[in-house]
Amino acid sequence: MAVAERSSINTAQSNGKYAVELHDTHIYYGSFRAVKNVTLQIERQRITAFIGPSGCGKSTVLRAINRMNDLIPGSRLEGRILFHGKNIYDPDVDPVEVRRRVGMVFQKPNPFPKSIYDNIMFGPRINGWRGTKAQADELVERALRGAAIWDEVKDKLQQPGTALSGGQQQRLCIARALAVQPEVILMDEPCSALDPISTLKIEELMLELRRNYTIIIVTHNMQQASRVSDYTAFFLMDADRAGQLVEYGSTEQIFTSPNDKRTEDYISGRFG
Ligand SMILES: Nc1ncnc2c1ncn2[C@@H]1O[C@H](COP(=O)(O)OP(=O)(O)OP(=O)(O)O)[C@@H](O)[C@H]1O
Repeated sequence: MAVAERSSINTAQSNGKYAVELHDTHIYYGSFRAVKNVTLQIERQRITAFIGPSGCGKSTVLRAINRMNDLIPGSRLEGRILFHGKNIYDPDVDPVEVRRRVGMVFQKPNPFPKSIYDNIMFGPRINGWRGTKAQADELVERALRGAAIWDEVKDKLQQPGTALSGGQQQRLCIARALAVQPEVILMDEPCSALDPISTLKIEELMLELRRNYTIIIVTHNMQQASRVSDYTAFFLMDADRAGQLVEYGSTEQIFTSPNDKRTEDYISGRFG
């Protein structure tokens, strides 16, 4: 993207192995502590799944990683979330830049009421993109190819994104996220509104995207977590209703030999 960015996040300072690190993170909505004491290192170019019963804070933690919680009045974070070694909650960090570099895909596909083409160009344009029509065409094609939807839409780029099927809309939203060249993609239950075939397509796409991006996915679907993720973080609500991280490890270890009895009970469907 032809945008010169003055950034307080110095890419040169990255800790090679990890894309994002949470340290002693507590997240509040007003006086309610929704998440407590989360320390977690997310490996680069891997898929990490957040699992756990409803209300245990998975989405809250996910949204904290690109400062989306800032948009919720009364929300507040203690602790540090490092991206390239920089705490993204430091006062000199621009949350808009964080959200560009750490993109997000939501539960319900939410294309803008615009053409497919303009859905893709929306992010680059608000980030100050300047280029020729040919360069824009190229950017749109690259993003749509990256989200494995180019062949299905290449002849109808001027049609509304909302006219696509649910699964196609979700891939369009992934393409829209890719258009601003993020490093990390957060996915909050991206398949929960989709049929099994569309779900499989998104899962295949995630495995493709892993080559170039770090993906963090919240999912209620245990099979999905075990199919696509490299690492799994299991969250659970404590007696004070704050969500906490119970166990984190390779997906294989979490699913076959969890260290904590509560993880085992959840994985085997004994609660939640
Ligand atoms: N905008 C908000 N304002 C106030 N409280 C909130 C808000 N969003 C979430 N919470 C509360 O924070 C806690 C964690 O919610 P969160 O949505 O992060 O959990 P979750 O594990 O993602 O749940 P689910 O699996 O049902 O989506 C819950 O008690 C919830 O009620």
